[in-house]
Amino acid sequence: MGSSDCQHSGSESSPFLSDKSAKVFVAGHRGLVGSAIVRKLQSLGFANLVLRTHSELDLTRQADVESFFAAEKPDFVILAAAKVGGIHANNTYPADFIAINLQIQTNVIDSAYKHGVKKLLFLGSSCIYPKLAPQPIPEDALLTGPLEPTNEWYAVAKIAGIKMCQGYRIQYSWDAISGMPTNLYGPNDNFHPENSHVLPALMRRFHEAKVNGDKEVVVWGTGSPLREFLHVDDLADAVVFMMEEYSGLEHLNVGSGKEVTIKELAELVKEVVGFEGELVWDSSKPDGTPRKLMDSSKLLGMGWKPKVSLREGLVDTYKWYTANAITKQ
Ligand SMILES: NC(=O)C1=CN([C@@H]2O[C@H](COP(=O)(O)OP(=O)(O)OC[C@H]3O[C@@H](n4cnc5c(N)ncnc54)[C@H](OP(=O)(O)O)[C@@H]3O)[C@@H](O)[C@H]2O)C=CC1
Ligand SMILES: C[C@H]1O[C@H](OP(=O)(O)OP(=O)(O)OC[C@H]2O[C@@H](n3cnc4c(=O)[nH]c(N)nc43)[C@H](O)[C@@H]2O)[C@@H](O)[C@@H](O)C1=O
Repeated sequence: MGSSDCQHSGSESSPFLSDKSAKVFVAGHRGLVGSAIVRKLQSLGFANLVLRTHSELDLTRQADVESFFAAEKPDFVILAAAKVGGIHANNTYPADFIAINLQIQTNVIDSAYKHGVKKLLFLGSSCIYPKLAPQPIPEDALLTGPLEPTNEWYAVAKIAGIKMCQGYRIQYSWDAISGMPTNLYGPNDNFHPENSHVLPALMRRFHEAKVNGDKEVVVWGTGSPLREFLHVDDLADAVVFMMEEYSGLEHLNVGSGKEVTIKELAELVKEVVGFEGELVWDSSKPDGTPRKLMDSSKLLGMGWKPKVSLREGLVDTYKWYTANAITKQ
């Protein structure tokens, strides 16, 4: 189907919260972010969620994605499916991070437009910004300098996703928006020992050390990088807020506004888990970007605000981890 044959009204914006029977496709619904969005939508009374596991629908397969949209015709799409990982995974599998993410987002965004979806929200990441961006990082720092080398392939794919949403809005007046979350954590995170992000990696390592009676736990890098963490339930809240309130060309930052050093984070996770041994720093591992605190004042100015403190969020996540001791690859 050519873009001119699309089944789209061309209207600028459609209310989201007023029709709880609308069909909402949450792509990636079993992941950290997708599962939190599903919990949030269900709590609001959305009764017609369209969900597919990776094995039911591989979003890298263009023909399958087209057939899915043609058959299901969702009203709204929230794109939380992606190839995701921490600093080691990004650094080790650059081909996967650029190719899979470009394929998923290109297929989903283009098919959603062609099959009459009223509004789509694309999720990027704070790694889209230059390694040495001004802090806190405003949205207009995008494409003003070189990227952090450990995740530039992922970042380039995410920047392409923002630009694709902007291109479809400009050319077709289609309501595609982008949110850029900071580092996230919470239930259903990936706790893989090497491929995960720092917070779940440390939670698992401290937990296993406590259970095994180990005296030391290794933490990567120097401990000096600063990171901003947001509980995934706050992000899910922001996603629903943006679906309802925002229809603009520019992507929006979504952060907690609070940053900690990796050393402070490690001490806090250690305390929440109850590990009593020592930390050992492995400086052969990369630190990544020195600091990435986002300026989320645009979203805050519209009325959204985060609710979960890092300590509360860690306690909640550790409860979930111990009750659901699972590991994702
Ligand atoms: N986690 C974080 O700290 C941050 C995440 N984000 C963004 O949020 C979004 C979601 O991330 P997050 O929830 O953490 O990631 P997860 O890895 O937890 O979840 C990703 C989901 O996407 C699915 N998926 C991956 N590949 C495919 C595919 N080819 N076809 C169908 N489904 C697929 C996965 O299924 P399966 O596991 O079966 O492959 C999984 O359910 C991403 O866009 C990410 O960039 C942004 C900033 C920070
Ligand atoms: C969300 C974001 O996530 C990634 O960027 P990152 O913020 O650098 O992610 P990270 O959580 O993996 O590391 C944060 C810091 O923590 C240190 N660190 C210590 N000990 C462990 C550890 O055990 N595991 C990990 N992963 N890091 C550790 C680590 O050395 C680094 O200094 C991007 O690739 C990109 O995908 C992206 O967008």
